[in-house]
Amino acid sequence: MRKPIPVDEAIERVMAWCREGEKEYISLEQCDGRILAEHIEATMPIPWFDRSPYDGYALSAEATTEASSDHPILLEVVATVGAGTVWDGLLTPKQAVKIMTGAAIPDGANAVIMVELTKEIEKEGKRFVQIRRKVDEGENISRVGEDMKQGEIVVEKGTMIHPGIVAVLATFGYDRVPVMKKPKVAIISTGSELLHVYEPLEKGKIRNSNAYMLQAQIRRAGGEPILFGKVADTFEHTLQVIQKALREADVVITTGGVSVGDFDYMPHVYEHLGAQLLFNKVAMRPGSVTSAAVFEKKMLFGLSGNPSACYVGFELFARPFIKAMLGQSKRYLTRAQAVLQKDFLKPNPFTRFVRASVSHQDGMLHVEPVGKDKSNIVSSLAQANALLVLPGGTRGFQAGSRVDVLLLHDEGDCVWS
Ligand SMILES: Nc1nc2c(c(=O)[nH]1)N[C@H]1C(S)=C(S)[C@@H](COP(=O)(O)OP(=O)(O)OC[C@H]3O[C@@H](n4cnc5c(N)ncnc54)[C@H](O)[C@@H]3O)O[C@H]1N2
Ligand code: MOO
Repeated sequence: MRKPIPVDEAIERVMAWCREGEKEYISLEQCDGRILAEHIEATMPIPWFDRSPYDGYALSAEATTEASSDHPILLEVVATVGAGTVWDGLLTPKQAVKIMTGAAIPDGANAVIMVELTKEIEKEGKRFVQIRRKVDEGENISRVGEDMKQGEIVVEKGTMIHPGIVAVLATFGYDRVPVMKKPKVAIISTGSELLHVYEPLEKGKIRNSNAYMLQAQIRRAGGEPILFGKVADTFEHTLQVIQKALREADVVITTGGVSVGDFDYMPHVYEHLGAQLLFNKVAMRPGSVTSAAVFEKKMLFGLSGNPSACYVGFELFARPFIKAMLGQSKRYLTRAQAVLQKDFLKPNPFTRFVRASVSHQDGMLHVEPVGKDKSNIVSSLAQANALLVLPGGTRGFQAGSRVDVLLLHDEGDCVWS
């Protein structure tokens, strides 16, 4: 008899074996979506020279103390500088430099007045700018280090790179970016009933949907999926492919063959390998048969063949394991509270993860189960954007109850209004 263990304990047993992976350097242009392998520390202050945030005139603030609309002052415009060019002179209090946004503040200047507040005139072949108000020292200057101070940690290791981080990396001149290597995750589908997607259907056979579903789940978790195809239900073939996968991948995921049927060979494979079994039954539905074992420090996840059980098993156990190998601190699905919209009354000693749909309404999350809930169902996986968590030992919940949900596709979902 298999002894079911609680979900939390199963997660702990798996995570205890997790080791952070290696890093590699990739091009800045390819790094979006990858995980940073080092802290990004400001190697210099940004901006690294005082610059103008506006188009205007750089001047010495002291020269404007008496300026007013009744008594405008005139400063001689000795140069015009655009962003990228530097005026090498030393400005005197009677002078101004016309300056564009992004240009370096000339020596001797300590403020900038916006062009809209001034008027330029010509007198005796010389350019002058009319200033009609006092300008404060430091006004309109983007100071050295205003954006980032030297030595400051700007982005932490383990963060997923997004376009804003790409901008920071480019600012510090990272043409090669240190990222975590994607863990190689083997996918092996077991079952003599399985067909490739392109094969014609035959009676009694089904398409190998789990492999492609897992491929997508692994990619979303940050791993590199390797499809090892489908394996017929024979012990020798199953063992052979698993041994090959263990040589080539960091993590091995199998689907099917973990239950108690005559052709469920996974328990025998673990035994033959001498792998350390972490668990072979979890007190949850779907996915009660989910198994995990360790062979030569490599994790073998034995997920159920039933599509929904396979999906949930991956999200609960394999996803955080892959994310931890990547050094990510946020490893688990986001857990939130939502208001149940319909009664869901199902007494069960096991924790249930019900495929569900969450939506924002009046500033609150609402949740309702979607589609059919058996573990062999595929369609509700396509409709769900969350898993409603019904803790073991409860009899389900009535409409209006506050329940826990795990958000599935939250990375990309944004609620604008
Ligand atoms: N007598 C018992 N029978 C079963 C038990 C039990 O406790 N006692 N547990 C049931 C539960 S719960 C589940 S879940 C399944 C788990 O079975 P396996 O994980 O060993 O998976 P298989 O038997 O190989 O397949 C189950 C089901 O899924 C289909 N399948 C398999 N692979 C794929 C794939 N790659 N893509 C799509 N569909 C797949 C397969 O054809 C079966 O229909 O066992 C129950 N039985
Ligand atoms: O393990 Mo099964 O998925 O509980 O239904």
